[in-house]
Amino acid sequence: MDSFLTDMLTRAVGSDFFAGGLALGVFGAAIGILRMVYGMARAQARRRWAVSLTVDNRSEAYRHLYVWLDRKGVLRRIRQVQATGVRAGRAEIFAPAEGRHWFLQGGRLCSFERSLREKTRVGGDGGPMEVLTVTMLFGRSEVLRSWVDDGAAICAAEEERAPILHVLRGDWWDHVCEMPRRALDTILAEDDRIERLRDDMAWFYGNEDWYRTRGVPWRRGYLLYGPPGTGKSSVIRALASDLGKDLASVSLASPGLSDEDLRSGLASAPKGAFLVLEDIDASFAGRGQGEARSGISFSGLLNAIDGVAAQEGRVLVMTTNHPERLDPALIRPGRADVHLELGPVPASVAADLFRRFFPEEEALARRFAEALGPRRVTPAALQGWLLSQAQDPVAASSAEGLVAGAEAVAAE
Ligand SMILES: Nc1ncnc2c1ncn2[C@@H]1O[C@H](COP(=O)(O)OP(=O)(O)OP(=O)(O)O)[C@@H](O)[C@H]1O
Repeated sequence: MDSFLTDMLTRAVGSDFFAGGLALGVFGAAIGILRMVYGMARAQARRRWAVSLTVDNRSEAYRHLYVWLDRKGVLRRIRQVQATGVRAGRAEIFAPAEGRHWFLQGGRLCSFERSLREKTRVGGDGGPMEVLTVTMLFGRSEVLRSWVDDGAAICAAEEERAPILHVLRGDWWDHVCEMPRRALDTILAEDDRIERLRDDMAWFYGNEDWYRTRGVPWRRGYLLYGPPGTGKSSVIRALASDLGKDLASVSLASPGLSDEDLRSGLASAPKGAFLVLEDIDASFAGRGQGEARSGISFSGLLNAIDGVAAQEGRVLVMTTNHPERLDPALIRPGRADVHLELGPVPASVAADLFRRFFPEEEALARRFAEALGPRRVTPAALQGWLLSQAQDPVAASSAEGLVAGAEAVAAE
């Protein structure tokens, strides 16, 4: 019997089939061990060299961390996103996709990981629990905690404050009033241009270091243009409300305003406020004419704007109904880095405002859109029409007065 077994074993070891199986087994075991060692080394490295902070959407810290990531522009740079909703029937709302996303902050490699726990339902709407973990390599945990604190400070500042309007009177700033807050999603536009503008500003405010390390002055200029009643002033107020900023407004047509007043006024504008120059074409429709129409000179205006560089973190917003009349020097990058057009809106967008006026009347909203057909309307004319018919949704849906008005324009 013994010799039989010995004989079998000797034959088996000698066979190619057995030897191949054995080699495969050894190889598999080696891979298994390597994977285990790698996992342990990774866990050890993470414990040793990485700090992390985990929050979930049952706590306020979650929102604060999200706001911080948003203001630092981290969310904007993410390429993997998932749609989480639809806003006013058109622009979708996106959130970072589940999983890990990498970013650099303060020269350190960081990541945040978003995961959904479908089985754990939280909040009034019973949505899934969301867990957010931020990790920093070679960092300190206090830094991560300070992100939450900074996010909390941003939320507190933005939620409580209504924008204060300051107006330049000669050479001093008059604190005129608190302006009612206006939500960004009350601004009608045919795409997500308003959200993009807001993201651009939020990124600017949150990235002083980015400018400093590149030796670029930390300031940004915006030109909003479009026909009257398309929301230029409204956008400014909504952005100020959203970002917790005040408004410092200058009327270039003010009688008696001198170049020197303007220069010192802009340089001493309330810190952190948007510097607003409205209807800039009314005073300056080109170098030559500008000198004649206003108390200030065109070169005085350019000097005053450039002098604003002294005030770091300055946002300048200019508006005009006639961009084509402006001297290119006034709106070149550095003075107006972002040009944004606001215009009459198509029927589909107009119907969104109809829905806000008459939330229960979906069929009438569709009828209203049909009545407008291919026409575009300025939001101001649209708002005026709906206000005039606020008690009568059926009459409002005919759009008769609106279509007859001079403000409705045919589609191109
Ligand atoms: N895009 C818009 N979305 C929502 N409401 C708007 C929009 N545009 C204008 N409105 C409404 O129309 C009115 C006038 O708007 P606003 O003053 O912002 O327009 P404007 O473009 O600055 O006009 P102007 O060039 O005449 O100063 C406001 O009551 C505002 O609520």
